[in-house]
Amino acid sequence: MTARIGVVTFPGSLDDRDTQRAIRLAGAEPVALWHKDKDLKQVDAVVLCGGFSYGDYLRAGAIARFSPVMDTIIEQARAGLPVLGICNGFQILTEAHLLPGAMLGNDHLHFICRDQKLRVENADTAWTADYEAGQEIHIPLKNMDGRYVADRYTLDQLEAEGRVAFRYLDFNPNGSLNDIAGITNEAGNVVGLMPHPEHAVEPLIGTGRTDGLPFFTSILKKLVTA
Ligand SMILES: NC(=O)CC[C@H](N)C(=O)O
Repeated sequence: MTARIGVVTFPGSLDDRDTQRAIRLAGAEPVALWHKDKDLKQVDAVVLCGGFSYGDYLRAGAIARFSPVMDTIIEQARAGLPVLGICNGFQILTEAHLLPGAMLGNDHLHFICRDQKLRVENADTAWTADYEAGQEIHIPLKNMDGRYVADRYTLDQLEAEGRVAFRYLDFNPNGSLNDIAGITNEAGNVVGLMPHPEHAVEPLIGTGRTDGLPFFTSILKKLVTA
């Protein structure tokens, strides 16, 4: 049976279509979920995609975190449902306390849009198993509120437990502590990152790199072998 991966659309989401396309390219079936849905339509995994949910009012992700769909996602993620948060999705995951820390405005106070070099630090999560630990990849980055912060205790814990999943290489684009670009929860089913893997899945688009595709093939393999 084809694995079903939900993609949530909030008012202000931008990258739901691209994310659905990446899921389809990897060989899974994308399932559209609406922010008012309480029911997740029996999906096997969920992606919270990029954008400006609820206009980024108050703080990016702070309102989306209280939407009906998130009530169910929070409950199921705690029970093991694989969830990937990309950019605004990462912001929502920290606001929902599914991942620790917070996303603040970029230190230079500007929107940034660039191809970003990253190092894969943890290739043991549900979403990163098709990478090699230490692999260097390029993925587009585009955001205003990308500065990852956490208290010293949390940072030390993330580092000690190998839960920094991705780190910015060569250039820290936003002032994120420890050059953190993405993290995972303890169980490895919830992953969030600022750069956009769904924009790097086709050789004919952008820089021609497909460095983002392993996110979607990783989860597919995990689901079909589960
Ligand atoms: N591409 C994104 O998801 C970025 C939007 C995001 N809300 C921001 O920080 O600007």
